[in-house]
Amino acid sequence: MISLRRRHHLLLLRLAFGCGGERRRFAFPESTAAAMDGGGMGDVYGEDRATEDQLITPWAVSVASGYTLLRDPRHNKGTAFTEKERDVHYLRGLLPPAILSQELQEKRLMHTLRQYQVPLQRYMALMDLQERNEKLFYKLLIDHVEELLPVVYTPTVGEACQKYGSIFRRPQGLFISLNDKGKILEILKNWPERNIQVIVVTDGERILGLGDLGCQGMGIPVGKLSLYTALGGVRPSACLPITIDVGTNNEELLKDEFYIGLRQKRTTGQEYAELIDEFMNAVKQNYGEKVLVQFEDFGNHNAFELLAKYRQTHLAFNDDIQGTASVVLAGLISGLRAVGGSLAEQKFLFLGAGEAGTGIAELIALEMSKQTKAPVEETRKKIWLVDSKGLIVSSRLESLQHFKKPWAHEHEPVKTLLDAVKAIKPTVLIGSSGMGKTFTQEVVETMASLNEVLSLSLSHTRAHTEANMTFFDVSLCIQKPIIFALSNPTSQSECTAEEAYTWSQGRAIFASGSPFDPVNYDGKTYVPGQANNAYIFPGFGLGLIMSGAIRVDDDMLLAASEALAAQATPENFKKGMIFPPFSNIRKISAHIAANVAAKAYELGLASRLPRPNNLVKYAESCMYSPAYRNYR
Ligand SMILES: O=C([O-])CC(=O)C(=O)O
Ligand SMILES: [Mg+2]
Repeated sequence: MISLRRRHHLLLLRLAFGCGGERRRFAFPESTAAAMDGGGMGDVYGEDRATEDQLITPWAVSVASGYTLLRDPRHNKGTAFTEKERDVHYLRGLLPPAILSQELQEKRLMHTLRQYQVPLQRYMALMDLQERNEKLFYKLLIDHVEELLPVVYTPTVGEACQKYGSIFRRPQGLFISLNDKGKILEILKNWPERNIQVIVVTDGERILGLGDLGCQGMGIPVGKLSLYTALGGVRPSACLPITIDVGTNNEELLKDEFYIGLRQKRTTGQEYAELIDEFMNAVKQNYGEKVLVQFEDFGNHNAFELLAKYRQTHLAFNDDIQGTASVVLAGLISGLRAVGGSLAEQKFLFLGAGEAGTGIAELIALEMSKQTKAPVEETRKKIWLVDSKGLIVSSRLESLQHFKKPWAHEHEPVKTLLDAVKAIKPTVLIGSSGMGKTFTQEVVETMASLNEVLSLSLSHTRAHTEANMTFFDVSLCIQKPIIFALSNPTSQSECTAEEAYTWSQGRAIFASGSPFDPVNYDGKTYVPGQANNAYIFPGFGLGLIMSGAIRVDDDMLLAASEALAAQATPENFKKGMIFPPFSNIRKISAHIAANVAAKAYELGLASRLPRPNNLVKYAESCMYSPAYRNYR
């Protein structure tokens, strides 16, 4: 990590923690350190895991001093260095005299951020902070998650990717391009950190609902990984963002003089497959079996193929297929808890049959099958999908891409979404097509009028007979249309929260992929949920890491959905919220992580033994704290 030329600048700094106790110095060679079970998530020196009220002693770490220390984002505290630290570490004169607490620095930065009217300016200011003072960046993000999520994540990160070429300052993450064929392992070795636990990788072909942004998709892995740390507590040094540049078919970018990627059309077929294969092998060779590889924003075709292939050999997870599915299922479970009825009693219609659409559909079918014991081939029949050519029906089977085929049910052809809504009469409408404004007033009004009856249903599946009399389960529910507009960023949302509530006269249970402000309708305030995979992947990844999982199983996705749904309270429901607020996300993530880890142990896929007794507590104890350390 530190070049030989700079060695003479280095001092061994001891980081001491506020609780006193014995302090000794330990310096383990890297190999010994990696082999030790340091608890938590391999944070052997307690470097990132420590909190002020935890006695982490003794330990030591090599850090540059003086001017170089101020430019090391992992250790820099800026004006928060104490008098003593300034003396001991050659910082005198390099800082203005005032000494600020981390809280005061945080207050000042939030004040500055709020002065910027343009979201992209806030994004750039936050990225600068991340490059300057990592702990302060994460403190801001953790303490102001609801305010800052839309800046470092959807929608602003989408705009940042579109303009990445012009706002580019310092590279973040690793760029691997077609030109690097045969050298990917070497490139991984250029990254300064060895102990990587999560990689988020994109090839930039389908960035949110914005399409092919080529190499500029890097904003997405960077943003997702900052959420891994802030929301899931995975330490920043264990996170690695990667963009694989195989060209772009975005003509505008190819013509843009500031474009930062390869200036060529996307490669496909064997050349593409070989590059990805070299990458996946190099990852395993360099970081071992337990590194999590999260695929993000690949084009549909590649996304399904890569997941099917690499989930067999790697700890691989596709956030758009699996993470989105898990969060939506959680929203449905808690939404149905709020309005009554079971999953199997619903009829689903999707606009969009890509990664998110078919991924969600499959997970719902799986959960219905578990609940009712009906085979998944049967439960799939309750789910209908519309793509750009209309309703997916059996007469289209021949020409359908393989991931759409399970959804081709018997029905006459239907061309438009509105006609599909009228024909299928769904209780749940889910948009995942990446196309904005497609849930028109007529579509939402039709959903509302189809779902206004008081429904009474007798369940034969749960009937039982006693004393010659048959008892049926009776469920009574006031139907409310469930409408999820999942496409990101906000510009691609199928409808706005205001439209959903207004056009359904306040009856819709609504959630969206990108955030919307609360809506006032007819004297009542409705708080829309954000059905975004950000609820799931940080806790899901933490659960995999802390159990040392070696593969991802679909049952872990169900476990994550159940944990998230269980965190929504009746108070949330009263406001129309089917998800718990993001302000509780660390607690939510700990519960998700615990459920996922429990499933990994149950399935025999966990390698970190023995299993901790209290997995929620263990997850919490593994989480990164952004509090400053004291240097002695
Ligand atoms: O990034 C997000 O906000 C959700 C997501 O994965 C996508 O839209 O591709
Ligand atoms: Mg995505």
